[in-house]
Amino acid sequence: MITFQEVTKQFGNTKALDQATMVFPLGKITGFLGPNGAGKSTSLKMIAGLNRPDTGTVRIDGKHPSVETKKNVAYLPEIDHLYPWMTIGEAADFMRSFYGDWDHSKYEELVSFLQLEPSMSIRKISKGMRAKAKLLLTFSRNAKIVLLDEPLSGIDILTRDQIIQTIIRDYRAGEQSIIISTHEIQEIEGLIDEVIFMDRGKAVLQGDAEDLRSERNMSLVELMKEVYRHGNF
Ligand SMILES: Nc1ncnc2c1ncn2[C@@H]1O[C@H](COP(=O)(O)OP(=O)(O)OP(=O)(O)O)[C@@H](O)[C@H]1O
Repeated sequence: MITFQEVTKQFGNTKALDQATMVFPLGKITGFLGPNGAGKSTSLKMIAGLNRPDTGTVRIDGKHPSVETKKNVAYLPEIDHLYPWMTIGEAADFMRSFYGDWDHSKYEELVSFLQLEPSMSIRKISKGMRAKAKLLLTFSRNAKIVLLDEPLSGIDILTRDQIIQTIIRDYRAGEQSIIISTHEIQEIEGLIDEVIFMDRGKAVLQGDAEDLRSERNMSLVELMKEVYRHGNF
């Protein structure tokens, strides 16, 4: 599992994480929810080994995030990180040279599933296609931990559906962990096993999605509205 124990991270006067304590179980799909600025991206970057806590600890299967743990983590950032001068095929070759878990046959299957072409220039494709290209490069690795930061943000409904199908297509429950950060839960409610609600740098509610639904007798969408409307849980 991935654990955050009283993790604080400050940027200037802003506490992006404020004594955050939470557990992401391994082998499950976790919905990582919260409004803008709640600290979701900062947390995912920590798991990916791209930033460090000021205080507190993050552990991945008991280990500090490091070059070693990075090998098992595929991270899809919220920002557009693809090099615009490359084609999709060139970006894939670039990734392939970096990651030992690159699965080229999976890449070829996903290119066609997502209706992309390796010859497409990243500069020229639409925002939705770029979102799909990011997903393609993330899921062409056989990584044990997959971090998806706002994979559906600003994407039209048909493309959202393709993205969701891609997420679940090759998911290996029990072996692979997927963490999906989002402001909205509606589209992913059906996928997620576990949920963590973030607010102002803290995990304010977490648990098994099914247990939370039955305990509170409401959908996660309704629960999310309650959490952020009243600030009580
Ligand atoms: N590198 C940085 N420099 C300065 N402030 C930062 C930096 N990274 C994050 N922050 C601030 O920390 C807070 C938490 O940001 P973070 O991106 O983790 O939130 P988030 O939940 O992912 O929000 P969003 O849904 O808008 O992406 C925000 O107030 C943000 O402005």
